[in-house]
Amino acid sequence: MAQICIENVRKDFGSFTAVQSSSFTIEDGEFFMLLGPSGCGKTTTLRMMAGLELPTSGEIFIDGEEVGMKPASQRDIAFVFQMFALYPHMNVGKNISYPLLSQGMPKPQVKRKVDEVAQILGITDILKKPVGGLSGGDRQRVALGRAIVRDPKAFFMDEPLGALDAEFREHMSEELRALHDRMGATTVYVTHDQLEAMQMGDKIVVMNHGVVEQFGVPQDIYDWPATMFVASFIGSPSMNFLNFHGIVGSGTTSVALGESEIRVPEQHAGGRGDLALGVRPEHVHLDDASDYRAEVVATEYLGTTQIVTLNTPHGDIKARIASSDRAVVGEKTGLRFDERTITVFETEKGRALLSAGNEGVLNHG
Ligand SMILES: Nc1ncnc2c1ncn2[C@@H]1O[C@H](COP(=O)(O)OP(=O)(O)OP(=O)(O)O)[C@@H](O)[C@H]1O
Repeated sequence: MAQICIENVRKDFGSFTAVQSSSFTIEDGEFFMLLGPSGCGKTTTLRMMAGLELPTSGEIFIDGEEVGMKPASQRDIAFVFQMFALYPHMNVGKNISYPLLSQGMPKPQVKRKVDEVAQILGITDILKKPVGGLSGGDRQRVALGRAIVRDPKAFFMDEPLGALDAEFREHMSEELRALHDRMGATTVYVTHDQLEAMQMGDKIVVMNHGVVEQFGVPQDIYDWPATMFVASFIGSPSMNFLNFHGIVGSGTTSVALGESEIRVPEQHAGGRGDLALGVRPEHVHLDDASDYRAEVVATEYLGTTQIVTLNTPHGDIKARIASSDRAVVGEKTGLRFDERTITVFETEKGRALLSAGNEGVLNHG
């Protein structure tokens, strides 16, 4: 088990900066997600933690020891790659035992370890099988077995489920999470899939263009995004932005959108210029008592809920409402927003203004 601490870590490839001054801490035993779009620097960050890439500057601590310049072999971690590379000429048991045998562990001890790991993963009955004919899930289990068998301090996984189809992916992600909960080993997991990150992670780091945009527990990130990028990247449909030009004073509890006053959490930092009210689709309600008017332009039936696209004077937004609620394309309606859940953003910087709602979350890091 291990605590991993990243301090001001940067990685340049020639003149290109892949990771800029990243800082965050992964606590002992956490399932930690590195999340972001393709090319944002998450794999590079993971590879630096693992010792497969040296940071250009900054420090990496594993259990308090600075390891930034140490090679992977001296960091006591296990890396599970995207396309689980197994030794094709060895059977399942040999694939799992290989790391121990190559360390010189005596054979009876190796057998005990392999049996134990096979039992944890539910693959005892395939230990003698060649890896060639295995299903994707079993290959994944064997790859995990090979990582687990060494009892490393931490597991690093780079999109381990990326090659699996959607249904199977969900099954494996549940299995991985359950395995983590049984073993309690620190796990760092790279994904571009926000849903996967929200479902599996104890904590998430959201990266974009080599920059850590936010890190924290999934619900804090979902409810109180630090930036418009995070607000858009997390959640489906993503957070709505009602764009307006104006002034938001410190201490204010409402914002003028045209003729309407929209209540917001008490603002603790003023802002002016191009601003946006960020509101999640499930916090938008069709309510004729409201004087903030919109037109229904589309509805999408999703079973218990429906997604309603609304044209407002401040841009198109989406509401998630019950399927049984009335929404008719072409009709006008009033809109009400859950005031306690709104974030005001400065559009140019793309950053959230501090408020009574988000201050606790955004001030911690
Ligand atoms: N060895 C390298 N030399 C030059 N550029 C690199 C190298 N490795 C990564 N990069 C660049 O650094 C940026 C970040 O890459 P990285 O693989 O960390 O992104 P990522 O977020 O993991 O994306 P993906 O999911 O597509 O792998 C990319 O623009 C990539 O092209």
